[in-house]
Amino acid sequence: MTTTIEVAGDHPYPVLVGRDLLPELPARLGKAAQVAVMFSAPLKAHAEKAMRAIEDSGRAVLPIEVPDAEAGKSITVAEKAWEQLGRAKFTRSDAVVGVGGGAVTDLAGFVAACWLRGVAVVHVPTSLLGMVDAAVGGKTGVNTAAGKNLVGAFHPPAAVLCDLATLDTLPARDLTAGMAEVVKCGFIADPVILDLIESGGDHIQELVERAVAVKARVVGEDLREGGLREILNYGHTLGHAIERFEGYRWRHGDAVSVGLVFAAALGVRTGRLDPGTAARHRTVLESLGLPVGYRRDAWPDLLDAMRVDKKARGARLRFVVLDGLARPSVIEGPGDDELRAVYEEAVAT
Ligand SMILES: NC(=O)c1ccc[n+]([C@@H]2O[C@H](COP(=O)([O-])OP(=O)(O)OC[C@H]3O[C@@H](n4cnc5c(N)ncnc54)[C@H](O)[C@@H]3O)[C@@H](O)[C@H]2O)c1
Ligand SMILES: O=C(O)C(=O)C[C@@H](O)[C@H](O)[C@H](O)COP(=O)(O)O
Ligand SMILES: [Zn+2]
Repeated sequence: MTTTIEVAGDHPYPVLVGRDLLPELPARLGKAAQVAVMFSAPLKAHAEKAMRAIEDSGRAVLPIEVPDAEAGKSITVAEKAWEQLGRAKFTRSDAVVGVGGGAVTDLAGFVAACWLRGVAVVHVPTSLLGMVDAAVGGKTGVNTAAGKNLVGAFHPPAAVLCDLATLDTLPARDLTAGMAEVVKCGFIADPVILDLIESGGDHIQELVERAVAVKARVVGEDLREGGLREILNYGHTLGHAIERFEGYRWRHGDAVSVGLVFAAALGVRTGRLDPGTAARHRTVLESLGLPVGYRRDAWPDLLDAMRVDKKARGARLRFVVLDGLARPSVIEGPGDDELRAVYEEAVAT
């Protein structure tokens, strides 16, 4: 059965969750006469199906193949895509479709956000992480030498099609990585997610729907991260620093998993979170096969990388922590010694 979750805001849009949703794609493309379909090599078969559906609706398709995963999330790759749009004389009524994991949809969204200062984009996320997080909410962007996602734009999609059938080809390790963002939603807003995971069994559709609902509720209220949206960044301050330290070769979800353990321990250290809920982070993440520790010697570099986190204000670092289960809040300016102590105690291996 297909479920539709509406994302509110100035430009509301639907997120469809179900199986075999490609027939829905043409109806989401408005008046586009040309549609650029962005994808990376592992998604070629899925992208070809999308392209056939678009062509069958009488539109011209411009295939844009990009490097896979984080290698595609660069300004150089975006620039090549813009050159292709230029050669095709892509106009404001045309549209972009991103078919792939979060890296491809972040890139496709960014290309669409900047071309002619904004053309429509429809996302067809094919990874769990893409479905529950990256494709929803309109954050688009690329990585630079300075850090993760530091260049980008808010550009909500016209629609998101979460076709659960695409998960059949997703490597198991990438499915696991996606679970880190699902767990994050459980801790910040919907503990039923945690109960479902702890109960075992296959709850994938309900988990996707619940995580999308959490994200939709937040971004519907605060697209541009004026406040509330920061809760979606739980675990990401350290997570992004690890990704940068690893040269973007670690999976985003794996880095977020370590970041969640760190953020939970910071909550305990600052007297906000009970140790039982912090311990539950580690147990749930470990039960899924996600990493919960990271190298001790990396700390000085990680602290340095965290200083360019988007939540920082001047020299003050800010972290999302929990005051309790599903009670997120933000703390400002914990000292370097305190942060180091939390890292040593909870994360360092
Ligand atoms: N914009 C946002 O709000 C937001 C939210 C969360 C994450 N992100 C970003 O998303 C990215 C991570 O996304 P991800 O975990 O999907 O990683 P990814 O896009 O790198 O995909 C992981 C791997 O899985 C492959 N893959 C994806 N779907 C597949 C399928 N159905 N069959 C076979 N292979 C498939 C990809 O080709 C890739 O090799 C990061 O760059 C992160 O910063 C953005
Ligand atoms: O949508 C958001 O807002 C999030 O923070 C979701 C995160 O899972 C996601 O990784 C996002 O890309 C991080 O945003 P950033 O602004 O810290 O780059
Ligand atoms: Zn994330």
